Amino acid sequence: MIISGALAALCLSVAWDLQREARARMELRWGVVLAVPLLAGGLIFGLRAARALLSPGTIVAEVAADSGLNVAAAFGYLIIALVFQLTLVALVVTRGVVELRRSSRYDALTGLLNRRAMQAALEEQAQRSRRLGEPFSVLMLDADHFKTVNDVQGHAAGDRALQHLGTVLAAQMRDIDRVGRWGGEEFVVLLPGASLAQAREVAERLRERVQALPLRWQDRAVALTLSAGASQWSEAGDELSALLARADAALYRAKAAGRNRVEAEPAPGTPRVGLVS
Ligand SMILES: Nc1nc2c(ncn2[C@@H]2O[C@H](COP(=O)(O)OP(=O)(O)OP(=O)(O)O)[C@@H](O)[C@H]2O)c(=O)[nH]1
Repeated sequence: MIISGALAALCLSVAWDLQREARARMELRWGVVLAVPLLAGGLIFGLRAARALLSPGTIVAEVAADSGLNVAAAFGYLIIALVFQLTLVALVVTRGVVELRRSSRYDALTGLLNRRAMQAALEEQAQRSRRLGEPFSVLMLDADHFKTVNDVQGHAAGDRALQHLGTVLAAQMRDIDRVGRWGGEEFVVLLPGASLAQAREVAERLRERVQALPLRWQDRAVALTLSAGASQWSEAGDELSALLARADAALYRAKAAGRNRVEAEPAPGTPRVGLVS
């Protein structure tokens, strides 16, 4: 009776935990179905324990009559139920790992690459460019007067505006381009193969799209604009930090010149001709 009771309690508590886990982590509303074998096992052992308590003589007689079969059937059933449940545990763990990988790479609010993933993409591109001489450019983009959006429309509208900006930017990218949220209301774009003039054109297109597509928020149109700075990787021993600093300096100039505009910062020793608007 004690063994059956303990097994019943074990089966039922594990079944309860697993179905709760399956529903919460895997969003399976029918998660309870996956726990059925253990639930059934718990009930069977529970009934055996109850019968042993109420009528010990019957159980003793049953076990004595057919003990080998009894024990084999119980163990067989237990093993099938355990295999089933271990499969479920593996599914739950796999799901957790996938979620973890995703959240370590993507920004939770916008769904764009996060800063760490963007930094890795930039480093990878820099290595390729050092090896193969492949040109590339970066853009630093920053929403204008974003504090006012938060202050006037509320923080929820600000969040929604960042998602909106992320969607607009991502929609303009080629397959090989990468766009990430650098932090706050700032975004970075990696443009493999692009010259500074081409990067400037892309930034101008992004700026126009953002201006043309205001955020719809509670039946109102909230105007959004962004400023952009562009810089190009220089073959003459450039560093990623220097490349980003140039894009940042160009962005700073765009802000200082009135916002909603694009500026480009050539590498040292490169002419500015045709780049400054
Ligand atoms: N809603 C929301 N606001 C954010 C988030 N991250 C940063 N911000 C806000 O973005 C605003 C940035 O303000 P500032 O740095 O003063 O820049 P700005 O108002 O855009 O002005 P300029 O950049 O000079 O045009 C701050 O109010 C931050 O709180 C976020 O995830 N959600």
